[in-house]
Amino acid sequence: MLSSYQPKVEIMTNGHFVSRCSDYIIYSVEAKNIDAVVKTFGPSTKLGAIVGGQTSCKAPEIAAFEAHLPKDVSIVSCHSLHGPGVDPKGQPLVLIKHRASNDDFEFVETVLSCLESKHVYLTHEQHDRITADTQAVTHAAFLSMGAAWMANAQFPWETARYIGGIENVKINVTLRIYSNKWHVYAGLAILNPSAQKQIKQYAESVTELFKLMLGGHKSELRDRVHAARAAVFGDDHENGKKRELLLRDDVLDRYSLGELPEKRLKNNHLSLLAMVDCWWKLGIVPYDHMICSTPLFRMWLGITEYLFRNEDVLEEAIETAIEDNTFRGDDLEFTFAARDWSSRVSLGHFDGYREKFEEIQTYFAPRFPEATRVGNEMIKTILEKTMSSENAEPAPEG
Ligand SMILES: NC(=O)C1=CN([C@@H]2O[C@H](COP(=O)(O)OP(=O)(O)OC[C@H]3O[C@@H](n4cnc5c(N)ncnc54)[C@H](OP(=O)(O)O)[C@@H]3O)[C@@H](O)[C@H]2O)C=CC1
Ligand SMILES: O=C(O)C(=O)Cc1ccc(O)cc1
Repeated sequence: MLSSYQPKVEIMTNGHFVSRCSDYIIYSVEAKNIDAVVKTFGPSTKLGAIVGGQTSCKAPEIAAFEAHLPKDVSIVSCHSLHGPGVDPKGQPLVLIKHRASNDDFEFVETVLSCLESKHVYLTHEQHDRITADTQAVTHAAFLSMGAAWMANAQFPWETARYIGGIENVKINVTLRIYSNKWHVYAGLAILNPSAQKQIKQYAESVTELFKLMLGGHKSELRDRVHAARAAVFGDDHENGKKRELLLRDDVLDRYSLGELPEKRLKNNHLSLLAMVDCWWKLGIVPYDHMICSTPLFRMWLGITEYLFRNEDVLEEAIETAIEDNTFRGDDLEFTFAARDWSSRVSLGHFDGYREKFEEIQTYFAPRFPEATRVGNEMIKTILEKTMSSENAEPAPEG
């Protein structure tokens, strides 16, 4: 039966008309355009209104608000830490009380409470530091996987090498990112200065580990991987109990875009070894950021954890890295891709980022509808599982 409820939506001529009659305005535009958009419409803001933004990197957004909004306007910004197709219920929603009375802040919290997200209170500086660790470097790894698969003219779900378990997460998340808009990823990587540093370190970790593999330096590789493991996963206890793994193989196997092979092929998981190496080199403990984690970050952490917290699985990856040269071609392209993404981000040119992103997007596009469906199911199941264990044992915040 059709509901009799009709939302009152009035399309206005432009942002000036919206600004002058609204009590609360959220700018949800491309991060690279935020200054120009706020400069145009900000001066028309209604006296005493509240203004916020939903961009993924807060430094340029807050700078634009400070530069262009009238002084009597409050600034309360937000950031939903998930993409489209994810139920906002229980997901982190960052709230930034930048320039506002308690009453105005409470008003924003009340309006956004309909999302049923978990409110996380941060300054804009804290937000940008944490999201550089959680989002930007995670995206860099998946973007590089997609670039390498395309460079090798592969559709990974068509080769038995890349099917099942961890590989399903790699494929589904990579396709999910490439099916989104390029400016979302470009904005949060290029405009966040901490992000450039993380992405650069990731590319360096990939290169250095790949060189150890090529040189056959097994004990050096093992020592380095184990040192990184000790730094990142050394303390596997939380609230006095051994931390449960975020992901399980049987859950992961369900979400495949291809046929599961009888026997799983080994992989050296260069992308994951490099991630933990990168966290170690930067002194990052990813669990510290769970409070501000996106679903993709939790899945990325889940598969790195799956590899690193199982002695046999990790040893198999190290052995494969040295003894099995059938991955060399893929790893070479992955190394090039990680370095190329890093240099495009460091150069800070949006066009250079867009060109590469959209070329790879076009290559994978025919599979987006199916990948989105499978990816949404996978995320839903994994989130239900990780959130129910989070709720059972709430981690202390702060
Ligand atoms: N997608 C995601 O997963 C998430 C995105 N974000 C952030 O949210 C913001 C929006 O992202 P998203 O919705 O995905 O991107 P979209 O590209 O879908 O939305 C951006 C919108 O801004 C509009 N816009 C740009 N300039 C103007 C202007 N001068 N006047 C009026 N409208 C304008 C665009 O209109 P037009 O199409 O007509 O150009 C477009 O509709 C970004 O900053 C992103 O980083 C945050 C969390 C998650
Ligand atoms: O989960 C992710 O990392 C995504 O890719 C979706 C996303 C993109 C941009 C954001 O600001 C928040 C979430």
